Amino acid sequence: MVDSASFRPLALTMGEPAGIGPDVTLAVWRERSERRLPPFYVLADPDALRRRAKLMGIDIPIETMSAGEAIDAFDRVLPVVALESAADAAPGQPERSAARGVIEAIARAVGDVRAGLASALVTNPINKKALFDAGFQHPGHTEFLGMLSAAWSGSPAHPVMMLAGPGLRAVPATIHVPIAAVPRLLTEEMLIRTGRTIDHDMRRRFGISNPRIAVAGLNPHAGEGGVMGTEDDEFIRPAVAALREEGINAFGPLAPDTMFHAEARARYDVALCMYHDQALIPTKTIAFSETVNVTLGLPFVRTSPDHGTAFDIAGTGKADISSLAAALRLADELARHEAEYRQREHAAGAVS
Ligand SMILES: NC(=O)c1ccc[n+]([C@@H]2O[C@H](COP(=O)([O-])OP(=O)(O)OC[C@H]3O[C@@H](n4cnc5c(N)ncnc54)[C@H](O)[C@@H]3O)[C@@H](O)[C@H]2O)c1
Ligand SMILES: N[C@H](C(=O)O)[C@H](O)COP(=O)(O)O
Repeated sequence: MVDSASFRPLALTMGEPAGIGPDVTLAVWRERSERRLPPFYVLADPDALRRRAKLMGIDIPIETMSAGEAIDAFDRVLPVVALESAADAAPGQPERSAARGVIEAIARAVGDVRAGLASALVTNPINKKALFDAGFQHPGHTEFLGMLSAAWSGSPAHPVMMLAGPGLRAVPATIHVPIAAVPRLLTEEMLIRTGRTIDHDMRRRFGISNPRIAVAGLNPHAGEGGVMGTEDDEFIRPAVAALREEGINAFGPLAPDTMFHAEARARYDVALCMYHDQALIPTKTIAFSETVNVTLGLPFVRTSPDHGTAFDIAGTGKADISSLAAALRLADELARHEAEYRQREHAAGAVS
């Protein structure tokens, strides 16, 4: 079978230039062979990357080119597709002037995937506060990508964040919102929609034929029959029942404190959690250096390392590149599954 994903590179955004995005990008290219990385190009300010390499004392050949030239150049040089806006900053010191370039990189990378120039999108971390201060209206990539993909497909998107690491995949149903808003934002309908998206993407992109989805409760002991909170019985349990009626292998609500130990994790493929930290504390605790942030529910594949901008170590060479390496490998794998799925769909359509 012809795999169209093999002939295209991944589009990697540089992220916040004051953070460790530039550091891990340079270092991961240097280790491309040892880590068996798929070809990628970086959407970045090439001068900013050169300055960071010099500061870190590493000699990396950086060449500016078009996305179409990247795949042949990748073995020889780090291919950079230059941004129109400058996006530079000293390590640990975010500049408002860089925000335009940071946002341009994400939007252009999505455009490249849409145009068939890249097989998938991999993002380096952004600093939410720095972008907010410059007028950016989205709490993170996930929500911004949902907006961009709605413009792409013409229908509203429901992007779903998933942290995927060895030993645990977990989805926060609510994402970047204050904890006080969580009970109000959780509804039976949104949990059903989230469960459907998980089931769909696990089958189509992860190749898991009957994904087991463990649904967490919101309250201690999942409410313990209503004596510790009523949300678990009011809308989480009915959402699980509705998903099961559709043939989706969801179960719960489970007591959140006992669903992440090793034996419990062996009983499911994905944990559907109720809020950001319920999902991200266990994933990042179990495997901070290898966990990948994946966005489900988009018409394209997007991954990211699980760490943030790490201003405290930017420019020092101390940043661990394992999570970015894992994000590049996973994006390539998911894009191949997606391409194969589309080919099968196309072939079935041609036969029927
Ligand atoms: N994908 C993203 O865009 C993304 C993800 C997470 C956080 N963030 C943003 O990053 C900023 C900082 O967030 P934070 O401080 O909570 O988390 P962080 O991951 O940036 O840092 C937490 C701690 O882990 C260390 N660390 C992080 N990555 C490391 C690496 N690769 N190697 C070694 N040590 C590493 C840091 O030095 C720091 O001590 C925030 O603005 C947040 O919004 C962005
Ligand atoms: N919530 C994520 C985390 O803490 O790892 C992170 O902020 C990234 O979110 P986006 O992928 O939406 O930028």
